[in-house]
Amino acid sequence: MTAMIELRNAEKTFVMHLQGGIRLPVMHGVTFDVNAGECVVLSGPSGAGKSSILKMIFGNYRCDGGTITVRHLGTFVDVASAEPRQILSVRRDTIGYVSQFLRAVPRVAAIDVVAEPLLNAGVSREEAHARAGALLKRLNIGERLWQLPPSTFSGGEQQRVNIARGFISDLPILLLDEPTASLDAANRAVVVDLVAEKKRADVAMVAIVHDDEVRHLIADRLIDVTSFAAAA
Ligand SMILES: Nc1ncnc2c1ncn2[C@@H]1O[C@H](COP(=O)(O)OP(=O)(O)OP(=O)(O)O)[C@@H](O)[C@H]1O
Repeated sequence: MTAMIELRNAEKTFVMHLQGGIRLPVMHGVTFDVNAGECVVLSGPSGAGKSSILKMIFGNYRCDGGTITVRHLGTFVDVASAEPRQILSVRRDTIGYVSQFLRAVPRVAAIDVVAEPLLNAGVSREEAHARAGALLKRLNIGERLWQLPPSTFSGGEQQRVNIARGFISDLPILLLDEPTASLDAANRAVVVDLVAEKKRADVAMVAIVHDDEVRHLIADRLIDVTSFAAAA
């Protein structure tokens, strides 16, 4: 395997336990690769299953069939069948996930929220804070906000703190779930630059982006997920 992520016939059916066990087949035959240094963008209409595919790769949603193999610390792990302990290890050292919303812990300063992934990876406090500050500055979060908890920030400010937290780590795989959704043009351009830098650092990315212009700028390949739709 040369790819960083290899999906083979992954499938997902939701079972609605509170509705008498109704089965909702969402997709099957999900098959594609993501190589180091490329950004694959998932496309398709609302409800087609884009977010579900990201969540399957991140191990949030269990697959009902197929394999999702990721390169993890020199070995291969099938996240479709991995134990929770292994999934946590993959998240610590291999896969980062940038969602649209920040899950801010109350009373933790923005700079610490952003620096945390580096501190967890063993980077010194001084370096982690320096890198966090530099990223916040690039994303136009003024220094006066750095020591404040982001729970009181505007939606767009919170999203930028979240982006900084997601992009700060040196993980080899990054999943981006609408990272530019509520950003203005200047900050969208910063995110486009950050994605380009990750490509140069050989990071493999899978993204969902609704903005046509951003999609065009970051996508090396588009995958239309409607081809994986399961017959209802
Ligand atoms: N946890 C869940 N339980 C039940 N059904 C779910 C769950 N998550 C997703 N689905 C269903 O799976 C389908 C695909 O949803 P998904 O969020 O992956 O689509 P999407 O392409 O990302 O849509 P959007 O562009 O609107 O975000 C939808 O019909 C949705 O209702």
